[in-house]
Amino acid sequence: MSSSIKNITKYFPDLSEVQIAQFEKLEELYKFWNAQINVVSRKDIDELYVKHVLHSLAISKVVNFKKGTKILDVGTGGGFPGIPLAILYPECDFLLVDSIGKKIKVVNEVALGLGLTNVKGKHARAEEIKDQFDFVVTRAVTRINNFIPWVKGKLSPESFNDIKNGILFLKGGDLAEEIAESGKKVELYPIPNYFSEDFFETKVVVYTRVKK
Ligand SMILES: C[S@@+](CC[C@H](N)C(=O)[O-])C[C@H]1O[C@@H](n2cnc3c(N)ncnc32)[C@H](O)[C@@H]1O
Repeated sequence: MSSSIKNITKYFPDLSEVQIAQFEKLEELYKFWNAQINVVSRKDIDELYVKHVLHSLAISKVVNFKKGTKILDVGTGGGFPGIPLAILYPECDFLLVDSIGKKIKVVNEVALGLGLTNVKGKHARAEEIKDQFDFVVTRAVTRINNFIPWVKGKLSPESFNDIKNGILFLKGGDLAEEIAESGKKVELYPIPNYFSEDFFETKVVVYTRVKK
């Protein structure tokens, strides 16, 4: 499978020149930083646009964040899904947290290298964050059941987007047991409905609301 900026522009034809330049520069920045601090597996770095960027952007097919939306990315690692979403939504504010400080160094260097002013990387555990957000996004961090207590109380009760404020998980595999264990009402958005790449065969965006 080829992984290039074309995978992004194919599915997001309305990007501005600035956004296209930022998505193009991502590869150079991640190759540079990944050689020093491993945030993307060596195998995956050549497939950055499909496996990491396009995958992260699947969230935008579930909710098209309106101007001023505040988003928390928990366990962002080197910045996924937060950095690709921050490029797509320059008028939204993103806080990207990870419990490993050197990963946050990569996040902040990549954001600086791209000239993104709507992203802040913070070395913290999710549980320590005190602010409120409209949405929490997360990929490959922990089971739904473990995750929800970390962000309880961090979702603002007032919604102004097309869906109510909540958590968007990027997940793969068979989720039946994990969803049953969480006891939550969830909605599933299969990523192959949006992008035809083979890689997304089993991936979904899981959306759930968390009451106070
Ligand atoms: C497998 S990595 C995924 C990174 C990124 N989301 C991605 O998909 O490339 C999981 C990350 O979650 C972070 N993490 C785990 N528990 C956390 C917590 N309670 N608060 C913040 N970060 C956490 C880890 O440090 C690690 O960087």
